[in-house]
Amino acid sequence: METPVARRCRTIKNIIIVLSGKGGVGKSSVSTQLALSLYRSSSLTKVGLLDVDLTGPSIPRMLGLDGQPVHQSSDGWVPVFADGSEARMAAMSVGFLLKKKGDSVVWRGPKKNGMIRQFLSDVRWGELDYLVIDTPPGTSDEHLSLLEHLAPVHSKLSAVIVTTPQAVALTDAMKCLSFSKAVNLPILGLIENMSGYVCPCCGEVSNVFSTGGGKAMAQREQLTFLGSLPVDTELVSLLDDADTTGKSVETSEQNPTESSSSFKLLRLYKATPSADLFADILAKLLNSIEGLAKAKGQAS
Ligand SMILES: Nc1ncnc2c1ncn2[C@@H]1O[C@H](COP(=O)(O)OP(=O)(O)OP(=O)(O)O)[C@@H](O)[C@H]1O
Ligand code: SF4
Repeated sequence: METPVARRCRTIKNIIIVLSGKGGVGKSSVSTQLALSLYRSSSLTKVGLLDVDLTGPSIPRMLGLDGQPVHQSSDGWVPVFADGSEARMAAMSVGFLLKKKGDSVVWRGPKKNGMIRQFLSDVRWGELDYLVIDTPPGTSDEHLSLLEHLAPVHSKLSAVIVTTPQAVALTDAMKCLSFSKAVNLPILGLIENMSGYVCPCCGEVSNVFSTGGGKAMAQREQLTFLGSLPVDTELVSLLDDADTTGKSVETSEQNPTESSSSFKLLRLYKATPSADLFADILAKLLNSIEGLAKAKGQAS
């Protein structure tokens, strides 16, 4: 019999799980950028962004949606739409359900498991081309719950690994890789975040710390290297600023596919150095998705 999760996922084409071995390497910001870039890739693309980092939800803040309410309808929870009435970019996070910003979630495994099941079965995701799932660092209960609930739609799943170039992060990224192999989760590729530094004055990228560790790991492990993202001060102030949606962007380029009042974050994001770099990452990622679909087609 079809599970409630499988029923809800019928209308979702691809589910991309974003993993990182270590905390703080930029997994949530990469998940946000991935969702924004997919949204921007065409005026028809529908994207969902699900935050299952239950104890440290940062997606509402990064999307500038802190404090937005989630409504209950007869058909389940209505996600928060980052693009307002256009309704092509849905987001869901425990952060939307907390009474006060800064409230903490102190839950044991079974409660976390129940919440993840509800996110997958009770949220009215509707038709989605991509559901991007931001996970906590490491490979924890949340990852196992996710995979257990998504088992009936395993063929729609794939993952992206985010690391920083430092040796300690790479060692932890290797753990993600062995986890993915153990649970038969295809990896679309690896992203090296905080690789070099973008000068806020001239945009020049300098290698303040080590770089290239992610690329070397990808080559060694025969993974697709999706690209590197430098430390970008414009991006950090954009993603960390809860008032993003209130900022004035009246001078930015007008795109008829975007709602003028409700999706200011997207226009602000477009102007960061990371957005251009992410466009290359997205192209490679879409290529990996296509390659995976072909491989599955040949296998069946
Ligand atoms: N390329 C980047 N340039 C500048 N700042 C970045 C970059 N990537 C991430 N950050 C910043 O680093 C901080 C941590 O990023 P983020 O929350 O995405 O990491 P994380 O891996 O999801 O952390 P955790 O899962 O441990 O909560 C945030 O303040 C974020 O804005
Ligand atoms: S990268 Fe260029 S603008 Fe930036 S600090 Fe160096 S010299 Fe100055």
